[in-house]
Amino acid sequence: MDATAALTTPSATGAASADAVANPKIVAKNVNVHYGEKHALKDVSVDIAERAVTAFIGPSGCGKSTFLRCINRMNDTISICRVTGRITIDEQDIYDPSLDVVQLRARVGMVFQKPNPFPKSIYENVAYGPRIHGFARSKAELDEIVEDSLRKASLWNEVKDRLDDSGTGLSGGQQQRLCIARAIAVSPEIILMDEPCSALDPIATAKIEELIDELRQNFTIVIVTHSMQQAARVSQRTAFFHLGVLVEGGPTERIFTSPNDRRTQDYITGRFG
Ligand SMILES: Nc1ncnc2c1ncn2[C@@H]1O[C@H](COP(=O)(O)OP(=O)(O)OP(=O)(O)O)[C@@H](O)[C@H]1O
Repeated sequence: MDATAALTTPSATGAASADAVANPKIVAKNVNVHYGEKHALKDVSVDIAERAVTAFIGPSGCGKSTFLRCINRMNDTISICRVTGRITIDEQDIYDPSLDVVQLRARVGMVFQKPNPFPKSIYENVAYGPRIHGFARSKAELDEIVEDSLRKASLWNEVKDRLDDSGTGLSGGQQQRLCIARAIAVSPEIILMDEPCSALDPIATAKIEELIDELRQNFTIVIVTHSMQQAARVSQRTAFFHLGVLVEGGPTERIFTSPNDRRTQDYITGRFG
């Protein structure tokens, strides 16, 4: 798959319409989200490429996190939230009433702004998901999943001698990598990251960015970020949101060097946001 293929093109209405992407992992069509009376996301259509990093950027309150949460149905947990439209993963409608949401959330992992390890040991943080999903038939298999997940999250070498220590005793950056290991442990296909570095210092941020770059070999990653520099560093594709509308999306390099829409231009040049 060409990870830099165009994501969206602007239409006459000012909202964007999705360009087809060869073998997209996620396809959203005319997604609208209301929180009570508030129309937070307006007719968002987009294809998200497999095994690439897609960044969602835009000013505060434009709907980036709302759209991210649509992809694993986290918005279901907000009683006043209503989602319409269609989102498919591998052509399967994830809002189909027969779909098992627990299974969906195993396929679509999530990493949040603030590292949120369980108040349990490092080992247990990673072992919990595979255990409840019945992924391991023995302690040895579970040990293997834990080690493999910690290695993929670039944390193994730092914690292998203290797996029984509490996860909450790690540094912020290590905690965030532990949360990434926890997400990886249930073999997701997609990892959603909602501003995963906003609570971290520049060194811990650089480590997570490096990790994201490695993870894209095996996972489809969608990241919400306030940092345009971060979007430029880690993503192959970028989507720009403004006032609930997906204004424009495409290869990251093009979005940052020659955006099609004036609003994108104004945002990336710092005129608002
Ligand atoms: N649980 C909620 N209840 C009511 N309104 C909400 C809720 N979550 C988000 N909103 C509203 O929906 C709109 C989009 O919010 P969202 O958090 O998706 O934006 P965002 O682009 O991720 O913002 P930020 O960059 O500040 O995190 C905002 O107007 C926000 O106030």
